[in-house]
Amino acid sequence: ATRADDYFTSISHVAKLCSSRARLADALLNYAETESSRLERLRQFADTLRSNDGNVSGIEHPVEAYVTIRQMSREWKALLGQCDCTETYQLVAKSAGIRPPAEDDYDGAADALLRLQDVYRISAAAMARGRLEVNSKNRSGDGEQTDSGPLMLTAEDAIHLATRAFNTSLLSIGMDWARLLLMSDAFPYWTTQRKLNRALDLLQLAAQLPSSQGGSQIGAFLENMWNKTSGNLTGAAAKISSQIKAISNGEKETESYKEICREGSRTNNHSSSLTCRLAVPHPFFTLAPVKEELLNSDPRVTFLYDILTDRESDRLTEVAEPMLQRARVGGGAFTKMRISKSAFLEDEEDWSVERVSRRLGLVTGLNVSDSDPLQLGNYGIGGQYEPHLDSKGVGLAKGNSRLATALLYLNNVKQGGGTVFTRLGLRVQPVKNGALYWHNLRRNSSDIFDTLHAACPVLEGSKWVANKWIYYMGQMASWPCGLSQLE
Ligand SMILES: O=C(O)CCC(=O)C(=O)O
Ligand SMILES: [Fe+2]
Repeated sequence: ATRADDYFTSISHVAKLCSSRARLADALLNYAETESSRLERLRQFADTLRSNDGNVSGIEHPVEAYVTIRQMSREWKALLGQCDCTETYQLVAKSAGIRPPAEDDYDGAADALLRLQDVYRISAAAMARGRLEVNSKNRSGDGEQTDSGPLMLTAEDAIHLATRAFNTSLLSIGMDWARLLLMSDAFPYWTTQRKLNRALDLLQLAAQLPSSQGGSQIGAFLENMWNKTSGNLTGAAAKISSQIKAISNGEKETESYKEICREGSRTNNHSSSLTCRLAVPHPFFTLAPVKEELLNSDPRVTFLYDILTDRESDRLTEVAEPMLQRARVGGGAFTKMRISKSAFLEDEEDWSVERVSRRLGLVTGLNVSDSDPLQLGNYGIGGQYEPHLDSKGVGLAKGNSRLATALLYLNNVKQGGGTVFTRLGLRVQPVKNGALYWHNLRRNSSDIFDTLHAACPVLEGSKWVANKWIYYMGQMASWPCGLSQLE
């Protein structure tokens, strides 16, 4: 082989090689230096991670959950980027079997906060302070919920939330975040000019929304807003407030489910016959009758207290936890309609599952061997399940139509997360060890559309449920066909 730059055909070049040793050494030392400062950064980063480990005390608060995800994705990405450590970090994390949160986790957490604002009418000023009071009054932009107190979120968060809001057509909520940026008591570490510039960027983003979603309204508003307020923050914030008011007056609430999540009542109290009773559906319950509360008489919806013991409900969540997978709707896609993880548990999986199935058989008087396995569910940040009929469940073979639903609550939820029946105006807050029970089908197997129901977004806390769906087929003995269309 021949090469032009060989050393051995000229002594002069060998000599050059000899005298380049020191330079080579310098280059190597230089590299080692850089590498060890990179490793030092990684080490520091590891210390940060360690000192924050296991700090899950506040995680049931959605704003804390958002901040944690932001820290573990955005901020650390920036930190690691400074030392060119990102690739190493990803590799090491992967070999340790951990997936660090990514940009889509960060966006998902923002969407959760926005959903909570939308459903429970929480202003940006309140949310940024971690205040989660449900507001049943009309959403308005004059910031009457503004309260003093420390902010849990940063100016960058406000921008992220506004941007996500505009991306998901939540115009007035996005405007509210843009306005918060301009408030004098928020983010004092930003200069007036910076605040104005960023707010302007955000409003320009909003102006790009289709006019059906109010984009053109923002465009016209922007035309004359900035020269009129000429850099005055308070003036600009006030202008945005009145604009939010104009927009939100025109926004119709399309889903009545949001309203019922805020204001629905536990019983349908226009019927005076609704009562509580101690029921003995089976001799098994003679000594400990079932405490049954009738919430609605047609269709019949009952609440059964203490249908489980703490030991059983805690055990069920423990067994299900490692099996949870993101829930789907329609057998395929993930959707915002259903934000939870779930797992089907067969009776053989654990004593607790078997026991609960058997007890539900006794309580309902139905044949539980013809049913779906127990479905455990845990909701995410702002986790919800939009209105649906259980009888129209996914992939149900004809014979497996779901006659009855027993929805078991495995824990108490701090705020939000009620189950609502949108056509009945009912809202039921989870009570640990209690269950909701209703039939989805008439005796002739037709759907009872009034059983349309939903899980409201969890505002604070974690929510664990278990569903037992008992099939229509297999109940010939205990629930025979009727002659009436209505029965
Ligand atoms: O979690 C809830 O409150 C309702 C759940 C539900 O309707 C379902 O999983 O089908
Ligand atoms: Fe359901």
